[in-house]
Amino acid sequence: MSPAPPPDPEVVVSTTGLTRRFGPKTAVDTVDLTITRGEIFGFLGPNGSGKTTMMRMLTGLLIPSEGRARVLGVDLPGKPEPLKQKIGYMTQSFSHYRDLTVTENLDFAARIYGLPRRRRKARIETLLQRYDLEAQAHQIAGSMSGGQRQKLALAAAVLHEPQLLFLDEPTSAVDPETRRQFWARLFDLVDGGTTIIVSTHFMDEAERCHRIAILETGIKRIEGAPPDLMAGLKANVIEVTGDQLRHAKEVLDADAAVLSSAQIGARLRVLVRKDQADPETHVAALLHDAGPVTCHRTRANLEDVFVAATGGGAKRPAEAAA
Ligand SMILES: Nc1ncnc2c1ncn2[C@@H]1O[C@H](COP(=O)(O)OP(=O)(O)OP(=O)(O)O)[C@@H](O)[C@H]1O
Repeated sequence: MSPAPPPDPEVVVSTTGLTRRFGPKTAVDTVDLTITRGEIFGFLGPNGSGKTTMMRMLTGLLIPSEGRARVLGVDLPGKPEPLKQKIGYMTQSFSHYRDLTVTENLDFAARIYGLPRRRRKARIETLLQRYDLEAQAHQIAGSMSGGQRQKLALAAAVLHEPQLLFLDEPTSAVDPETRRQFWARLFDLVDGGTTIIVSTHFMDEAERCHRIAILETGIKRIEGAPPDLMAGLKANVIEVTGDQLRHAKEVLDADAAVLSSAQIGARLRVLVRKDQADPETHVAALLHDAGPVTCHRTRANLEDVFVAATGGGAKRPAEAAA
């Protein structure tokens, strides 16, 4: 028998049939994944789709019900202790002490990671500077803005310079500008060699990831680089404007060639089967009695991929996804 091939050092995370049940509920369902060094990998999915459960299994905090994972060379289920020094985890909840100052919080986290005194001091100074927290160094964490607390949480998660960073819905509580700045910091970390796994339900956040997996009810519906997923959508996207969009939606949803329709502001975004010749004319013909309408074809976005891959408004989930 030939020996097993050596593990690929570029593979940071691999999972096979990873599953977690809570009683009768399957939170993560037979997920296979490979994540390589230097990637920002996103789990995109609605509430309850299994993103947090997936992350908790990959950090070694939660034991899988079935299947296995290998994270930075550590086999799970198994002894996850060696992972502690190699990973950082920024959870959804505010994970530091509100009545300690910023510096005290960082010092506390650094002690938990066992950083020696000198390195502790140096890292805290570096991170206060890097994350623009110098002015807040002696401020009580509970009195800071959401954006500042988010920076503190990120600083605490990277104190020990982890190779792999988990971020669970990191920007849910901040404004778009703060989110943009946060992502610039993530790309700095990636440039420094960190691999990042992030969960989100924001499309714009998912689009910044190198690759994503869309989860629904714990099942991985689709996986790939956002531009490839958009280019590979097996549907044409038609935007419809008009006065009677609710009626138009009812008519369109009843048609076999229409995979889904969703009202976005004053427009309907309609996914039409790719094998339907001339989809604009087809949609316009369906809407002949829905008042004056305009129909034009537009490029697919990640939300279209999401809708096609999940039950998010689609009549036949996954049929149109790449
Ligand atoms: N400890 C638990 N006990 C029982 N059920 C759980 C537990 N943790 C998660 N679940 C269930 O598993 C499913 C997946 O939850 P999970 O938190 O992983 O989803 P999520 O995608 O992270 O959702 P959210 O965006 O709301 O955080 C949900 O139905 C949830 O209720």
